[in-house]
Amino acid sequence: MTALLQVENLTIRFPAPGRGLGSRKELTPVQGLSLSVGTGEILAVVGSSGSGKSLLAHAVLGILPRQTKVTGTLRFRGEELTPARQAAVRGREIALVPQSVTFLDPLLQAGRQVRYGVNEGDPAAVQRSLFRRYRLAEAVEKLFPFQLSGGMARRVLLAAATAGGAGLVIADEPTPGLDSEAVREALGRLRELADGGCGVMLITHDIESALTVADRVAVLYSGTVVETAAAAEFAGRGEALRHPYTRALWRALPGSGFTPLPGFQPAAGELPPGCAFAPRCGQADTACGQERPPLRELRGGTVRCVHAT
Ligand SMILES: Nc1ncnc2c1ncn2[C@@H]1O[C@H](COP(=O)(O)OP(=O)(O)OP(=O)(O)O)[C@@H](O)[C@H]1O
Ligand code: NI
Repeated sequence: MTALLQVENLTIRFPAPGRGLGSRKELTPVQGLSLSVGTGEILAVVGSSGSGKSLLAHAVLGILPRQTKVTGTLRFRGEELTPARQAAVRGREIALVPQSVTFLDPLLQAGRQVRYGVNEGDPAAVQRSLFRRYRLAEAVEKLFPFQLSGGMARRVLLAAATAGGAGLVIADEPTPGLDSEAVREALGRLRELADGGCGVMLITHDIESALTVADRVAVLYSGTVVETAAAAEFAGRGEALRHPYTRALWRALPGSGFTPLPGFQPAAGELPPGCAFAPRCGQADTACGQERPPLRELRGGTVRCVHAT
């Protein structure tokens, strides 16, 4: 079966700014990133700040800054996502729920932001039904973004993104600022979209909430996927998980041990030569410090670690 979205070997580089201005080098914050999203599935993309989650989303949508160098292959419904194709599907077949509420047009009332996205049916009727679904009072229609609470603004963003009937929804941190009831509701809405045949890429820091709705999880570390696993494999002490980092993430959660992982993810310009996780890994040996492990398939998932079995 062809995946709805296929990302193969995605690499994103930012050229060094200017010439002769200090010693800043080219940065490669995403390297060799591969994953896929199927029809009707929620793929959670997790990883700490700076691991490349938003860059991945922006690469799929084709909204990276102009000077960015992107290599690798992106396919949507089996067809390569060229810049022209991206422009054609963006906001229609592929929708973004942006990370920041500043993506709302400050000069446009909430109702109109949502109506703009409607491709089929009566825009006002679709907008009202989306407002009801997201428990936004009718009066919110007339409010401008600066008049919305953070939680309301996020619900307006979700409504606007899903108004067009997209086949793939990319939600970049859709839940911060929401209370737990609203988080459940927002994630439940993504689940409904997936159950209706939509593919969803749910980018988040909140693994615990993501696991309540996701089918699979892709774990990013320093700009690449180190593991993809079924959500159900996040259980017990993480015995079914493949990568030491995924296991450490899982064990750091309050419900599964609360064991913190010491150290930091290396920054994009300071990656060690071998496995990026090796400096923090209990299983690392000299080979891990020399060569970057390839991403390989293992037990129905993927892993980037030579020790995984
Ligand atoms: N335009 C840019 N120029 C140079 N570096 C950039 C640019 N945009 C992003 N980066 C760097 O790329 C890395 C990954 O950024 P990205 O926004 O994808 O992280 P993230 O995983 O989404 O983090 P967060 O969880 O904080 O949103 C970061 O180190 C960031 O500083
Ligand atoms: Ni981000």
